Amino acid sequence: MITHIEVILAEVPTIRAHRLSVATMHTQTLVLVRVRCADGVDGWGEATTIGGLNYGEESPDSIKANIDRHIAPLLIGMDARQVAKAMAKVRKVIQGNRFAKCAIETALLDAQSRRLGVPLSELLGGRVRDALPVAWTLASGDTATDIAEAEQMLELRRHNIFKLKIGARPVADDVAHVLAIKKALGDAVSVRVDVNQAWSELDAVRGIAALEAGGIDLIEQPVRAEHKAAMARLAQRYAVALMADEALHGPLDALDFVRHDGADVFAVKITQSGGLLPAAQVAALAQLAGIGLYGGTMLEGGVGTAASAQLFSTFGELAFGTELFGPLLLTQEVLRTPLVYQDFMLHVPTGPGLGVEPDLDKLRDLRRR
Ligand SMILES: O=C(O)C[C@H]1C=CC(=O)O1
Ligand SMILES: [Mn+2]
Repeated sequence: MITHIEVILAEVPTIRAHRLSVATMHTQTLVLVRVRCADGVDGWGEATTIGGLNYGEESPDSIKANIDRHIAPLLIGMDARQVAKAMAKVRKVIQGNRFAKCAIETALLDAQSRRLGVPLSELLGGRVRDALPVAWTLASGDTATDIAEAEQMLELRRHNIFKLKIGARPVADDVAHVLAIKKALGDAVSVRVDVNQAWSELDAVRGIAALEAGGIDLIEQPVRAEHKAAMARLAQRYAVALMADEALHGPLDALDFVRHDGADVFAVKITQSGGLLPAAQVAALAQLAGIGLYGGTMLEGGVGTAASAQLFSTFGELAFGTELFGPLLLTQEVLRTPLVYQDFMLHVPTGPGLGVEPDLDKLRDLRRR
């Protein structure tokens, strides 16, 4: 039986300013959910977002308030082993709130897979890979700093895929910044960009042509999420891969993209999709339609990153790798044993459930009061 649901907000400074077109991050607010059950098993989930309300329509504060006040009371007293039944109740009664739903579903699945003694991936169809390629985001705002950071990552053998955050400056300035980095890093390294919706369709026509000619591998969400027709026109016009991110809020959006040939690649995010199982449906639609897959992040800490890794390990096709570097952007580790990043890959935890243990003492110190 589900007895308690607790939401913890933990403020963790980032290792450097992380500049997106919609926000500059100096700290990340981790949103962690702990579900406690009468049989003594605990489950953990994460609903971390980016930039308060700058990026999405749920904030850390709204997620906590809505779980405490509206979602937890629906679940307390229910059978913790019947995860699908519990989530069906939440999905029927609660509108929206995809991040909150994701954290609750993750925690219930974590607890249930611990009970069964298997990694969470095995409840999601089973893993087909034990390690995932991991991109790093260069977002210091300065070209020389970004090049030095990338060279350090290559040297450490931690990342050889780099995503650059652009869109805040004029298109020509951003293009010059990206192509300078591409030129410095060379052909063995994959360089991609994320515009975070900042461009008009006309900006995008100019920007994408220049980036494609300069050897950039992937262009993420160049135009506003609502402008799906523009995104489809751009995807059909250019050979370089165009990826949907903010426009993808779960299986129904994925279906719409499939129907309209609206993107070449999907950034699958468990929170944006509304949970692990809806995210699996997004991936299934992509694979059926021949759309490429990329494992996305909302810069979660170790819990959400492990949950995402458990799901992405089940994807047969993962042509563009992942960006599950969230814990590496933070100055504090919230797991008792950190995730393993080695030889350009994140190793998918092998223990039961998520395969990670939150450090309760650390969380007590970092917790927002
Ligand atoms: O993709 C986004 O829009 C959000 C996020 C993921 C990596 C990163 O640096 O920012
Ligand atoms: Mn993005």
